[in-house]
Amino acid sequence: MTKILIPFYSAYGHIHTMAKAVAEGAKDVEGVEVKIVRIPEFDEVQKAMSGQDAYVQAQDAQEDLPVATHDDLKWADGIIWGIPTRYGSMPAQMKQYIDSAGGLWMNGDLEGKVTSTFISSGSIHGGQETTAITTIVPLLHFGLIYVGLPYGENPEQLTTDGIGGSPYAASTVAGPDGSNQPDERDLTMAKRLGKRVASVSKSLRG
Ligand SMILES: Cc1cc2nc3c(=O)[nH]c(=O)nc-3n(C[C@H](O)[C@H](O)[C@H](O)COP(=O)(O)O)c2cc1C
Repeated sequence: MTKILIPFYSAYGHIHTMAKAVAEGAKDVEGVEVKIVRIPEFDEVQKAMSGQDAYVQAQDAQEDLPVATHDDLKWADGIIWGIPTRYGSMPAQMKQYIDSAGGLWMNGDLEGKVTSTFISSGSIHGGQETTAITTIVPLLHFGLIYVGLPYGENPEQLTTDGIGGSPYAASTVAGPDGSNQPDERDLTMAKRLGKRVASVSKSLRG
């Protein structure tokens, strides 16, 4: 079996929804096993947000998912990271997980595995692309092989509509107040990303 891991952090659920679409696409490839894992919330953020219904509902919806471990990263042949934008780059919750995996970096445990990202931001120009691009930097330090989202397979990107999708990552626009849900086109591109990473992982695994 080719093993695909989807570690995600999601405060309000948009990235969680995208994670399910990515998983669906990966499962379209024969002989692929998919595991979705969540990056845990910081206690202080949980406390600060506990009065927000949208946040509480989104957290409740993911509480049964397993928490991401370092063994999950070792287990996977392909890793697709789900990341909501924070000030144009990844959230500290995700960075903490990545930083805490320094032992895997030292051992070269992730070298040669396949990787990609899917992103969410509040606004169209709020940093979707910078979040994907800046995340590529630590992923390359691990020796991961980054797979993008090419125009040829994703013509939906060629639009002036306020949706996600770029050559760097699948993505979605949550809206300034978080009230948008991922557009059908965002979910379609997320599925294709999952399928692409799974196919490349399977080929490289041999
Ligand atoms: C502290 C903080 C910083 C944020 N920074 C940005 C930003 O730089 N650009 C942007 O477009 N959205 C920003 N947002 C909005 C989030 O990206 C948005 O809530 C998220 O993509 C929704 O995904 P989720 O529902 O999976 O959490 C920020 C939100 C928070 C809480």
